Amino acid sequence: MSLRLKFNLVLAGVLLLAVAGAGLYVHRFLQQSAIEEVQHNSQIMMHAAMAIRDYTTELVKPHLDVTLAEKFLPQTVPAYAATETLRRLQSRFPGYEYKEAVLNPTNLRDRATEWEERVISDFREGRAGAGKEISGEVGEGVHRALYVARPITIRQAQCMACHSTPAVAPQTMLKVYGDKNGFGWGMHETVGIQVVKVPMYFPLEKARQTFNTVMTALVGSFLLLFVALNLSLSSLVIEPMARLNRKLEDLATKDFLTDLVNRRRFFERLEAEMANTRIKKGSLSVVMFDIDFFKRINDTFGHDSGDVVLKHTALRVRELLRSSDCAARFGGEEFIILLKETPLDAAMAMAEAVRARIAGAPFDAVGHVSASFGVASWDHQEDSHALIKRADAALYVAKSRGRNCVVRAQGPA
Ligand SMILES: Nc1nc2c(ncn2[C@@H]2O[C@H](COP(=O)(O)OP(=O)(O)OP(=O)(O)O)[C@@H](O)[C@H]2O)c(=O)[nH]1
Repeated sequence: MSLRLKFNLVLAGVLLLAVAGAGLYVHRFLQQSAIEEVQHNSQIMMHAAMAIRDYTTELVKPHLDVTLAEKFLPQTVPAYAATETLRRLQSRFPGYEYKEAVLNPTNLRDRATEWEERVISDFREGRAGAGKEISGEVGEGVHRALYVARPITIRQAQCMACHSTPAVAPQTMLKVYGDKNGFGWGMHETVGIQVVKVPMYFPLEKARQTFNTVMTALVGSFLLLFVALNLSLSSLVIEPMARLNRKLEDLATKDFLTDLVNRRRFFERLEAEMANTRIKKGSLSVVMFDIDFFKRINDTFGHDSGDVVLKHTALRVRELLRSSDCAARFGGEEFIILLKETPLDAAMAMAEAVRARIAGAPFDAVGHVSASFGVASWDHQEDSHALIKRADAALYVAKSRGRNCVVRAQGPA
């Protein structure tokens, strides 16, 4: 697995975890904030209703009670005042509701719905807990709302004037509402609930949109970070490492004077090509050569001039090679050439061409130089060392025959 792939896998894992963690936190936070906002609004509405009720009971009702014998004014009833006032609020804030839902109301518009009846029963039968109010969710989709319900329990004896029996109720009230509904209430009885409903859909929708915006920005930032880190990785780590690797590879495989491959890399190439040649049942040859009287060149013209001869010899060899061939400096003033898919005769011709190229033109500062050659073709049985040994032996023969010539190696023993 490449370094970049490993880095990207770790980075992607970390960023995904970060997005998931941040997403979870932001989602919870926004949902919680939206619900707290709704709860806060519901409490404001409930307290507004209580304030209107108290105001009506304490400051309005006593003034109008004196007219009760002549005319019943529903505005003096706290429940009526609170319901009517908050209904005006509702026209400006759709979805916000306030109702005083009663099992047996005087005004039939206050009759409890099925759901409200269940909540009232919960209070009457003690299932709503010991608290003064309960809250929860009701409805779905755009109608999803938070409700807060408080029990309406008869605590003041004056309530009984209108709700015990028609006989004791004000006549003027009976004229308005009749004598069928709103009677038979008992002291300390829970007869209904005050219920506030505040829409949840819009605050939650707003939270969802905020969540989407935050997450888009977060994912976008992480993508930018991902790209920036990848670019930095290339320029700060991968490319310098690749350069270093190439340098190390060169140090391990190249001869720096001639720019040819070294002995170690030559053997690697030779072993690989032998394996290929065996599969293809083809041919492969090596040409080994050594510069003649090189010591004399060094001694006469200096070591640096000797180096120049080595370099220029390598250049002349290169000019004659195919890209698939491989020339190496085998050591000192000794060179070797690997010729793929080349039988012995063709290798002999190649060696002759190289010999002629070296001997054919004088070298700078030192004049004419020659080399002696040994050529061997692989027999598919011997190993690389045996093949080279045969080429070396042929080279030795070339030296003994007077140098500047090419000798064909003996077949393997
Ligand atoms: N300038 C230079 N000389 C080198 C280098 N490596 C080896 N030599 C020299 O090459 C010479 C090889 O000498 P010999 O082995 O006696 O061979 P020769 O003089 O070429 O004689 P024959 O091979 O018999 O023709 C020695 O003087 C080494 O010091 C090198 O990298 N640069």
